[in-house]
Amino acid sequence: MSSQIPPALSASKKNTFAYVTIKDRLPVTITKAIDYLSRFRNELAQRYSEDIMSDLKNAIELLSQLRYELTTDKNLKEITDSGSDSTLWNTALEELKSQIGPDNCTWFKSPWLFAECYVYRRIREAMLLCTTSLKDYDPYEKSKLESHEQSLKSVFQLITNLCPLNFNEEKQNESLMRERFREIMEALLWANKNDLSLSSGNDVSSKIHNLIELLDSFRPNVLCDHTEELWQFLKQLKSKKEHDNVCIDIVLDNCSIELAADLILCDFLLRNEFVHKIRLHGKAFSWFISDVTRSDFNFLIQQLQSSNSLIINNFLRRLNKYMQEDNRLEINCENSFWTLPYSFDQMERIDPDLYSYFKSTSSLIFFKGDLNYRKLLGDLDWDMSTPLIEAVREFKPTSLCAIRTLKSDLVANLDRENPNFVEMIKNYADSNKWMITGDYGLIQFFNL
Ligand SMILES: O=P(O)(O)OC[C@H]1O[C@](O)(CO)[C@@H](O)[C@@H]1O
Ligand SMILES: [Mn+2]
Repeated sequence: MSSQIPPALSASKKNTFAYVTIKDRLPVTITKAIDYLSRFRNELAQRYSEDIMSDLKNAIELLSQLRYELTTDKNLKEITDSGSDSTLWNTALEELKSQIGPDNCTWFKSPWLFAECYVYRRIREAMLLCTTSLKDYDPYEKSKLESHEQSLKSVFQLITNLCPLNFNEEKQNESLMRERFREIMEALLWANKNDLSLSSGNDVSSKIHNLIELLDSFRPNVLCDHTEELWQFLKQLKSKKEHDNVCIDIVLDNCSIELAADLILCDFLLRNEFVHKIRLHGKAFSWFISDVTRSDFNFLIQQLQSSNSLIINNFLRRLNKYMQEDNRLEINCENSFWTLPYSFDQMERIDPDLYSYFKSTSSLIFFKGDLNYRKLLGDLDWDMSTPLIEAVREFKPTSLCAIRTLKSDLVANLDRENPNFVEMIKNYADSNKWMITGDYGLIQFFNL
């Protein structure tokens, strides 16, 4: 392994996406929250009670103050609420101060990963400091609901296309099953284009409308594709004698269509007995606007219940059976590690139980989306040909698969000779725009 660890990305360098994010994108994200809280205050007062009005006023003030601190590059401040993770956050902040010096712990000088995660924790703080039931309110609820509703058609379409009514044919024909797996992986990848944080809460589901029809045209945009290696690995898991112990994990990213694609993968792997059990990991609170929380999970299930299509009803019945009767599928949204600013090489130090749980019980972890990818790579400025296994450094609890569309300018394991890569560079000349548009993607896997 090379001993050269690259520097962390940070907004201190102009002309970087980190800079654009802190300077332009995050203030808009905060403004959206302010806007939603003030626009829907009457509706909220009806839902909760009139008492929330002073809470709303405070929350809006705190968010305006947050925006001011960010735009004027103030120091990152301690978290002051009594949330169960506030001590963890404040310890992380103390550590950062001792690493880079207290004067450098500002919005623009801190590592980008830290500053961007911190903004979502401060938005959470503005709500947690409320004295009424508004405490648990997600200020992006409205934008999420809109996006859920707008992508409902695509969700139904996805399930209908990827879960046929009769599985016998697929069961008896390995090449058919493999084709289905490939298609599910592609859908999983491109569903990650749909993320509300990139658009600061404006819905972008139209971008991936008719996802299934887009798969062919997106194929040249896969810059690294380990689907075949992953397939071989899953076949090995399937043939294990002690199959009842084979458990895998999915660290989820976004709700709605991306979550629907995740559940399609779960159904495929469980019904075809590739693995015995799958554990899903969601977020404890509203995170990067569109990440899956327990209420998003429940909302999707409710939406599926509204369908009268036989395929969707059967899909839902299978999911319910895995979750409620067979104990083969579960979702955990309580672990605070996923909403801390740490990259995954720090997991063993910060949350040794979580690390050893993966190490001793998981055969494979899927990491979904751009932020998880950044956390895998430590948000460091790697040369793009660095092997993934090297870029994850100490984080090697078990085999890993990262699936992500590129929305930030860091990437590992790219082969500059890959024809898709060559073509992409030709299209973009030498601009690095391709790294942040979500138009390119990767499916990377390594087997430990
Ligand atoms: O939902 P994802 O795929 O993790 O992307 C989340 C966001 O994280 C980023 O990497 C950084 O903001 C973005 O580019 C994107 O908005
Ligand atoms: Mn996300």
